[in-house]
Amino acid sequence: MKNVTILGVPMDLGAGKRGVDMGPSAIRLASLVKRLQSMGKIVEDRGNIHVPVGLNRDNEAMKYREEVLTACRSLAEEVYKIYQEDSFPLILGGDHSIAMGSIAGLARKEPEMGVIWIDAHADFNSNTTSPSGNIHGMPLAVSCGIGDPEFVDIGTPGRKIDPKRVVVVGARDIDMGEVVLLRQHGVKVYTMEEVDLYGIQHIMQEAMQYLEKNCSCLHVSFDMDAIDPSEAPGTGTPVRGGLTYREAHFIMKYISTYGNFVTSLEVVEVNPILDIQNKTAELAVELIESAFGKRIMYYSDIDELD
Ligand SMILES: NC(=[NH2+])NCCC[C@H](N)C(=O)O
Ligand SMILES: [Mn+2]
Ligand SMILES: [Mn+2]
Repeated sequence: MKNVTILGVPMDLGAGKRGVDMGPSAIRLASLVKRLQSMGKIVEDRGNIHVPVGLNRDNEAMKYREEVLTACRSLAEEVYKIYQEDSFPLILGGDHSIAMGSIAGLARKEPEMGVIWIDAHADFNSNTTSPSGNIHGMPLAVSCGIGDPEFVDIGTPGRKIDPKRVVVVGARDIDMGEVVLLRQHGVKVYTMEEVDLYGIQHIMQEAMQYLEKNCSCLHVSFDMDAIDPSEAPGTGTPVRGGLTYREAHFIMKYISTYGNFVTSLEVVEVNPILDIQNKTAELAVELIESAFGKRIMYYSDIDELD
């Protein structure tokens, strides 16, 4: 698809550390629009979703519950609109709780869609298993229908994705309660141990084959903390032993070979306060380029557009 619509979600209320609300600005500053245009894409930047100021942290099991709920509801609405216009939604976070909104918007049109969740974490806590009460540890579970019913019902009533249509890649920090839930619901998880054992190419082949067989289309949810903190220092919950720079690019390039099967992308957890000279935001833009099929031996000025 040639048309891309960008939507920023300046929210940090789902995270334990402040500052990831500035992620969309940092990613834009790294010339996102210009770089996608020079790949031959028709890009519209629709600005940011309104996110309420966090005033209510009383709910210890789900911090800033009302604010996050409100923001995700408006995100679901906006993403659905972009999808209706037949454009490719590119969503910029923000903490990962925004995925509940994106997925709710997408699933309204594509109930049989799949999700590839590239992350150091599984974000599969419910409000009762979460050790932190930070909602960014819950969005994948919520999207699979697990947790606070008001969150499960964002956009449309009920669960948005079948957990059997979900693949997690890059995980290395999963809470005990999450392990129980992930197993119960049959989510496919490729941890970093599997990346060590089989290599990223094998894992991506297997993952994408599985998703293509079982899903109508694919949403890519990329948490920047999937990458090793030495390459992506600007994230709030860094975990050592992550994807290398090349592995992260490989994942995105491999996904891009699936063409129109891939219908949306979000990149989350870029925290400029913790970053070093916008390095993580710049990497985010590079990875977005790879996801849209950027090739080393290709320039839109000299080559035909496909
Ligand atoms: N999107 C993220 N960075 N999530 C981190 C979650 C960390 C931990 N599992 C929790 O529930 O709090
Ligand atoms: Mn995450
Ligand atoms: Mn994470």
